[in-house]
Amino acid sequence: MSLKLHPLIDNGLSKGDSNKSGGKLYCKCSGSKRVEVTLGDNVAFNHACGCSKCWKPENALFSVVGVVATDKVNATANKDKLEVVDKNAVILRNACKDCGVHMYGRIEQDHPFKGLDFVHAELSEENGWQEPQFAAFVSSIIETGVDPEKMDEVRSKLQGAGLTTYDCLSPALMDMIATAAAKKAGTFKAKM
Ligand SMILES: N[C@@H](CCC(=O)N[C@@H](CSCO)C(=O)NCC(=O)O)C(=O)O
Ligand SMILES: [Zn+2]
Ligand SMILES: [Zn+2]
Repeated sequence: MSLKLHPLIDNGLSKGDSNKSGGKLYCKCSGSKRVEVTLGDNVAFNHACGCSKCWKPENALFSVVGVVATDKVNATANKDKLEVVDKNAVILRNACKDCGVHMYGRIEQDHPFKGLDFVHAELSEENGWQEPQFAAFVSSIIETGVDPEKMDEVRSKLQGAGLTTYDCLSPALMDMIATAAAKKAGTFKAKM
């Protein structure tokens, strides 16, 4: 049986539309019971994530998740159905109580990514969202049960789809985290 990473990856990436400026996300409940979240922008840093915390569609080993500025993310219908899945996590993932889909993940504590919400553009009925740019937390899929011996196959499949693989976040995002830490420590650009 071939490995199912995520439908957007297994079926080949389709390029997003750089002019796309947002749209609506829906949970998996039916009709008028759907939680609706309106995004006022396209996602950025969209990526496959193998961590155990991000929402994944059925049978997928990876989540696909990107960020949108918090002030451009609004729950516009059935907001009362949202609850935070893990109040101790850095990213407070607001999920639909009924279907379990994560509608947005928000950071309330002091953190380099505060102000960015984590969202799954595949919950939209529209196209044009930024395609995944890289694969993060790849080794983490072992934590949710993948045989470590499958990792070569997983990484080559991701790379074959055009995604560079990382076992943490991408260099750009890791640099943002380290920059914030250096600024806090007073060591920012202290050497050159
Ligand atoms: N091995 C752990 C990793 C979990 C983790 O650190 N996930 C990242 C990426 S989520 C989207 O990119 C993270 O920043 N998490 C913060 C949080 O989830 O609050 C595992 O698999 O659980
Ligand atoms: Zn739902
Ligand atoms: Zn994740």
